[in-house]
Amino acid sequence: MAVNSIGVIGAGQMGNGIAHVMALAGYDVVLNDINEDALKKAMELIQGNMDRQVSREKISAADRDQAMARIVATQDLPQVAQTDLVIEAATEDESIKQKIFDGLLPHLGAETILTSNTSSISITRLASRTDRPEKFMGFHFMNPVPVMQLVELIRGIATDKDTYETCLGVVQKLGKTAASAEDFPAFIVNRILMPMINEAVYTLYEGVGNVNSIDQSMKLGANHPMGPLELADFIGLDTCLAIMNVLHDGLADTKYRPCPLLTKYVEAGWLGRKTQRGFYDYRGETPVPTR
Ligand SMILES: CC(=O)CC(=O)SCCNC(=O)CCNC(=O)[C@H](O)C(C)(C)COP(=O)(O)OP(=O)(O)OC[C@H]1O[C@@H](n2cnc3c(N)ncnc32)[C@H](O)[C@@H]1OP(=O)(O)O
Ligand SMILES: NC(=O)C1=CN([C@@H]2O[C@H](COP(=O)(O)OP(=O)(O)OC[C@H]3O[C@@H](n4cnc5c(N)ncnc54)[C@H](OP(=O)(O)O)[C@@H]3O)[C@@H](O)[C@H]2O)C=CC1
Repeated sequence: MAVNSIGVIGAGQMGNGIAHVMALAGYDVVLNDINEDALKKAMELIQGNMDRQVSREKISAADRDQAMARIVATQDLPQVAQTDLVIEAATEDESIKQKIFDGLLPHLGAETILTSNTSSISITRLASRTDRPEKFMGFHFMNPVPVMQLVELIRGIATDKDTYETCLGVVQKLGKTAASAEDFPAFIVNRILMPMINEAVYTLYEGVGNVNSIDQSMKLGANHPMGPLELADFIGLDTCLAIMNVLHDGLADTKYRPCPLLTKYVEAGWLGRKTQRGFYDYRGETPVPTR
């Protein structure tokens, strides 16, 4: 199926990155959020990230201007439904995603492919509650989207070949690499990455190390570009906790139990960079560890 336009629901850190790369690749983009401020902030971030790409000579000023002109930001969900491929990238909460699909379905074009950028939630279950399980799949970008090469493609039990191949074609047009994952909790990347982050939080909780020593150990000792606690703040601690809960519930194995300290940070509203406080406090000039 030919894809010319992309709908993105949720204008948080993933939604703005997805809109950015799609518009640069030549797709018309409709970016939606319930929150007007989130939409405004997303457009400013996309502009700023593209400006940086221009100043580093990765793209031309004309590429940037044409791409920006391809993005429409709207709070109107039915407008998204008119696109060829919808990528839902709202908060990692199944009931929120469910409500979005319920609101979208009555307006959705007959041929539109519906996907979710979920980090962990069952694609088969999300698909089963729509009118098009065969045209539904997981389209999982990595953060930051403009930088990371991988996209995980996850087929639900009913996803058809044409849907998979259409999504694969979009990944290729973006110049990114697709990895196919089976539909089991948290797929491939987060099945491996999130228990490591959760173990880093346990290491902190048990006093084996502090925030600095844990992050430094993994950066200098294992050559990770970011320490696990810095990465957790970057991803969002609410998202990390939600993924651990999906692993714990879905695989029914106590080895995936979320660390109580991770839960405590989320309960405090210290969600990482997006709220300016998590394992580090970002309110000053440089990040300061909170433990
Ligand atoms: C939770 C899930 O469901 C799945 C996930 O996404 S898990 C998270 C996966 N992501 C990671 O693991 C990220 C790990 N961290 C990294 O790879 C690196 O620290 C990083 C790429 C984020 C930053 O790299 P760095 O070398 O420290 O910083 P920096 O030199 O400033 O940036 C490198 C490039 O990325 C760009 N960049 C960095 N952050 C960016 C952002 N948020 N948006 C757009 N571009 C960004 C910079 O502009 C720079 O571009 P150039 O090469 O053109 O100069
Ligand atoms: N963070 C990461 O590193 C990665 C995240 N993901 C996945 O991407 C998705 C989005 O994550 P992320 O961007 O980090 O989350 P954010 O919290 O940054 O953004 C989520 C956005 O969705 C908005 N939203 C909430 N409800 C609705 C709704 N009903 N309609 C439209 N928008 C809504 C939120 O608005 P408000 O703020 O008002 O609630 C917010 O702007 C999640 O499924 C996550 O698991 C995938 C890969 C990596």
